Amino acid sequence: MEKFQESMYQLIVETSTKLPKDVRRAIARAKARENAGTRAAMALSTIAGNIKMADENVSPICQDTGLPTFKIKVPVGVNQIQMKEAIRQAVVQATKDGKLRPNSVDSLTGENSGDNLGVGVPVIKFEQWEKDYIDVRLILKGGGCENKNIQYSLPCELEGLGRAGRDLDGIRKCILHSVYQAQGQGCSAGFIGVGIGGDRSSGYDLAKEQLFRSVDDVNPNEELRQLEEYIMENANKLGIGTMGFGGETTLLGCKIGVMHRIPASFFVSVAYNCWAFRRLGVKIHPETGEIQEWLYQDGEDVDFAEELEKVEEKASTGVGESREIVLEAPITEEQIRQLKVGDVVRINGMIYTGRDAIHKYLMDHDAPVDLNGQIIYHCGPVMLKDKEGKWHVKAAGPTTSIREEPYQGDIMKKFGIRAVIGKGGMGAKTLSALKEHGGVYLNAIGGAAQYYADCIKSVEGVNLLEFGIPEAMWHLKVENFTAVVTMDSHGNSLHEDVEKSSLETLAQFKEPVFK
Ligand SMILES: O=C(O)C[C@H](O)C(=O)O
Ligand code: SF4
Repeated sequence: MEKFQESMYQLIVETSTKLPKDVRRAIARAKARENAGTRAAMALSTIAGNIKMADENVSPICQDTGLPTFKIKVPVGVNQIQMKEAIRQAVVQATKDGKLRPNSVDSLTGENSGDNLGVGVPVIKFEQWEKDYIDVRLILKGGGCENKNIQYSLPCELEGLGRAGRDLDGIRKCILHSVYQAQGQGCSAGFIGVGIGGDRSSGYDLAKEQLFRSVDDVNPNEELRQLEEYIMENANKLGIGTMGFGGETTLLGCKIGVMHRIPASFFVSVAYNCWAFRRLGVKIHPETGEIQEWLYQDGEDVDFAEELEKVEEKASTGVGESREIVLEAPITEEQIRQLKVGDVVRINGMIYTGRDAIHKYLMDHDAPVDLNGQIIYHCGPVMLKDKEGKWHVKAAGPTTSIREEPYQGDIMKKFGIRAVIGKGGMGAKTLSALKEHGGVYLNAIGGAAQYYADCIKSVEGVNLLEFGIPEAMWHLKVENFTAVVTMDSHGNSLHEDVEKSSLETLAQFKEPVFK
């Protein structure tokens, strides 16, 4: 097994930087369905270009490389203790090389271990089997989509859909609701794995297991095949679209599994995965540890080279008739008041990252820099320091903004911040603060971490690095950083509108379908 560690390193790098073929095809199909010039088409172009950039740079598709989870099947007699140690070493190396973001945080102290190791992390699960080779699968599922997982306990009442009973039709309602409740926040369009039955933990395990199925496979259980087909067709009518911008594709894949339950419990568990669906697998030789075969390699590949060209031209990423406005901080209130939902902004100059730890900190501390008129970017990047001590950005897409909802409005007012960039939108409290204070919310394309890293021309400084790399305040100088105004200073929110209209559509699926 002397090659096993190297094989695991390759598996990690490939999973983080190269989307599997079945996922690429699903994204290409979604792109083909959108009308040119819409916000959804623009977002999908950026996503496609980003996928190609990650291939070329051998860098993370998305900066959030998740909680690395390995599922391994071994012939009897293979030493699992040695394999575990080799995987841990491969994870440490991939982190050092900027292929994984240091993502392992002490839940009590908040301290980032810096190397992706921690109590129970990475997750490694073994199973024995009768075959003569080792099968290793890896999924890198980020936090934004993980937060959108949901578990239903039947019977229940669902917003828009009414009562969901303990039958196939109740299950149907739960799954439709799970897509609705995610809105754009898990970087839609997404893939869902559904587990029917079990208890709370085995139900979620079953749901996550479904994410290892190929996007194109057909469920051998006829009832579940019909349900998967129904969900794919109808969830895509919800109009949530890519990034929650509205549009034709909300769901890229739906895989459903079933297990027995106990009489009193009836769970439907849904694991939501973003478009940056990073899961791969390899067959490993049980003696040498060498890779014998890569999995998920069937069918046609989609290269997205043309998309990269378009994205690099930048000019063509505009949205139909929408206005394009160049912003450079410091920004005045008057400039902000001119911006309207739908405008495309291109940012030049300085932006400052700030996410969960920074927002909490700023509530009762002074800011480390003058934030008056400045732009805050909800982002936890992947950064590497060179030998001269200079920092380089390896991946830097937006993080889910709604987590900052309790703080955002107060912080903007306290420091005079004029714009925040993030993804997935924010709520009523922030919307009213934007109106009162004169601020905007700019939606960047979630997961497009290579695309945005390319817009960052230099790292000018960093504060509060003790919070860990993803949570520090990075001072970034950007050029042509593109985002869409989705909440303005006049009380308009695209997110509110899409949520409302998708709820109305959801209610149209109230009547029983599977009797
Ligand atoms: O932690 C991050 O960088 C992003 C996260 O995956 C998110 O979707 O919010
Ligand atoms: S930022 Fe979006 S694409 Fe990246 S892990 Fe989070 S949900 Fe997925």
